[in-house]
Amino acid sequence: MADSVLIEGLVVETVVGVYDWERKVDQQLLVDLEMAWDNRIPGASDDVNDALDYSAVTERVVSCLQALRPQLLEHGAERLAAELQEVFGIAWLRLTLRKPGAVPAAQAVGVRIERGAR
Ligand SMILES: Nc1nc2c(c(=O)[nH]1)N=C([C@H](O)[C@@H](O)CO)CN2
Repeated sequence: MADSVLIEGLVVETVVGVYDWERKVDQQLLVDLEMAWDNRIPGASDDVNDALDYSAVTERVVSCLQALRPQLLEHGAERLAAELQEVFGIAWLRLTLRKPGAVPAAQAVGVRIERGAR
């Protein structure tokens, strides 16, 4: 089953970073998510209750990262992936966290993880 639900380019404002100055300001993170889901069921029923509701997932992503205030992107990604898998019953996901502006010469830097099995 290769179906997915996607969230791309989600902007989250939170405290993130390892340096002292970074603990005192909000910065932007960009979140991309691909989440395995059997879309045949909502595809047949036309019922959002059968779907992985990307609006609900988006709210959880924002609240998780704003509560976590991670130092490392790796920590933010790991904890966010675990929370989404547990809360929404997502068997597999690929999560990319980007921090635009962290390295001025780069458009963005970031991490990507995959967790679970399809
Ligand atoms: N692999 C990582 N390297 C670095 C991170 C990170 O989260 N993961 N973070 C920083 C600083 O917070 C940096 O973004 C400040 O500009 C440095 N390296």
